[in-house]
Amino acid sequence: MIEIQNVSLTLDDNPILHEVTLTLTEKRIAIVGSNGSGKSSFVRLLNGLRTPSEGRVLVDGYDTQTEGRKVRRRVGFVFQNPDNQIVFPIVEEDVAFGLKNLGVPVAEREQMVDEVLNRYGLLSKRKQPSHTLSGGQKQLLAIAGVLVMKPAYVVLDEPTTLLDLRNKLRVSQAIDGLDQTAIMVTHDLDLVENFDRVIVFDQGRIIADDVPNKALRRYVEAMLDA
Ligand SMILES: Nc1ncnc2c1ncn2[C@@H]1O[C@H](COP(=O)(O)OP(=O)(O)OP(=O)(O)O)[C@@H](O)[C@H]1O
Repeated sequence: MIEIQNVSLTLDDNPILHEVTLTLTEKRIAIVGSNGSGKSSFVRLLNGLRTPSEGRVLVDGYDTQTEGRKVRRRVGFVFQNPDNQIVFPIVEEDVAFGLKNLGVPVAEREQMVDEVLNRYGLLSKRKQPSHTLSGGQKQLLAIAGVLVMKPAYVVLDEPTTLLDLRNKLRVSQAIDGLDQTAIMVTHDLDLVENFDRVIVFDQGRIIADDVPNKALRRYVEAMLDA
């Protein structure tokens, strides 16, 4: 369970989030809202990439501010821009890195890397320099690198922005198939129709928090009023 308790966030004197309180327990949670409404800032709070200016964020009881390491082991984060995530020159090295750090033995590591690259259609790119992948392939590699670590929660910040329809469906199916809780920021509203919960942000506040059709209707209304 992730608990966001009365959280406000101010960056460079700009108020970004205002007294947000939420308990996240569902398996599929979408975060939607207009550009600049605070979605990325919000999800960065969930694994301690940012810490609140006021209030607390607890992941399975661990405070992101004081127990960052434990929190980051539990919460995998897929960045909007895969170039921020892919750090190793060769595709397979990038996926293997986290597993190596966890002390996974070589043979098992190789098998896990194979499996996850295969799942994302990247097996033929295994030995290829990461920077030579297409934008969409990089996005898939970034997702693969996080999922291979099997975190308890996966936060994805607009994971499908660069993807063609086939790969969008691939990512959507991968998210559907996850055992873990997935929290996804997206502008792709058709991806969230079968989610358990949709939270709508507007100007740093939550304006709807409901099942998809109701929350999305409220989102459209708010945008028409704006
Ligand atoms: N480091 C920072 N310093 C000051 N303001 C910031 C900083 N980072 C983000 N902001 C501001 O916070 C607001 C929310 O940004 P955020 O990236 O969370 O929005 P978003 O909802 O994810 O937008 P988008 O849909 O465009 O990705 C924006 O007005 C942005 O300019």
